[in-house]
Amino acid sequence: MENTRSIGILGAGAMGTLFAARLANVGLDVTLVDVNDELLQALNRDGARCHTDEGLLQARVRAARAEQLTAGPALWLVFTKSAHTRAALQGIAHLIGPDTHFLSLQNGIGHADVLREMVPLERIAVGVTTWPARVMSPGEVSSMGQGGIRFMPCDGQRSAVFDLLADDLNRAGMHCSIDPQVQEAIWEKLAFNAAFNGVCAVTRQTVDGLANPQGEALLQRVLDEVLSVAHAHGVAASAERVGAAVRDALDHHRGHQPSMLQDLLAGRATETGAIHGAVLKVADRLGIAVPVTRTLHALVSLSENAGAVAPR
Ligand SMILES: NC(=O)C1=CN([C@@H]2O[C@H](COP(=O)(O)OP(=O)(O)OC[C@H]3O[C@@H](n4cnc5c(N)ncnc54)[C@H](OP(=O)(O)O)[C@@H]3O)[C@@H](O)[C@H]2O)C=CC1
Ligand SMILES: CC(C)(CO)C(=O)C(=O)O
Repeated sequence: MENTRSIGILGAGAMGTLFAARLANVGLDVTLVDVNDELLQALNRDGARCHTDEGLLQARVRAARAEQLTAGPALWLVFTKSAHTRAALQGIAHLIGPDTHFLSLQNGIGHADVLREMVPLERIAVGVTTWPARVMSPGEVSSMGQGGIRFMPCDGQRSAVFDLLADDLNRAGMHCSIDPQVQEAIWEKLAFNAAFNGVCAVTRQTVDGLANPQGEALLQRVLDEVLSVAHAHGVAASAERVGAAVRDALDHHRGHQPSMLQDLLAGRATETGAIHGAVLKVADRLGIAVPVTRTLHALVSLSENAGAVAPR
């Protein structure tokens, strides 16, 4: 009965393809929207392909440019990079009706503000995911290991639409919970990304390249700043949990270039606006000094400008 449920995915890169493969594999009717024609062709021809610890998941999906669609699902997952969210939403404006809902699991904060330009708060949910994904070829991703998803509707109220989505994600084996404390998880991931992504992007180091006293001291300065902003903002983000995640990354993410470094090297817009920039906005409003985060934001933005990166 549930296998005719439909879902849209905005952005068919690493995460979009992972979620498409897993959700289509349990019977959902998945539509992906992207701007890359080679990718769209591959998805329509071969389906969404995702290499997992259990083997290859491959499932039929529909993929199109926004302007090719005349009708769309009533529920969308947002998986563009944050600099592209507004343009992507404007692209599907003609598909958004009075019942259209959105979930953003993007890194950083501030996504609900962008979504609110298109739909009211009660139809928006935000959260985090620890599922990893990496593009291998168009429409083919690798997602090894396990992950989880935590999200909460932005108005703080449970709703049938988002409850059913959580059920679908759990049927797809993605370990999803609806979590009233999700802001803690969001700010903990924000601190982690502000530190690793910023320092690695500026220094051109992989994650394990920071496993030395200088690198770890710099990471700690950023973590302390972001956590102090979170606490002043009323979010009880845990220094212990972030510290453990950082230690694990330093010890195990050998050779990994955080996405911000990958984006810079490829001449793409980074997510420094939704990560460092968003921390600065809250810090400035609350009068908290965050000099290292501010400097990282300036340095990453200057590097982006050097590569003439423009948001689309
Ligand atoms: N990858 C990971 O392991 C994780 C990523 N995240 C977060 O998830 C989000 C998505 O990340 P990821 O999947 O890695 O990113 P990708 O860059 O792999 O995918 C984003 C896709 O969106 C496309 N896109 C750009 N502009 C538009 C538009 N206007 N309309 C529709 N599609 C568009 C991009 O095309 P093009 O490439 O041509 O620009 C690309 O195919 C980010 O916020 C990231 O931080 C969270 C957890 C883990
Ligand atoms: C992989 C990780 C966790 C950074 O180490 C990340 O979030 C990113 O690359 O953006």
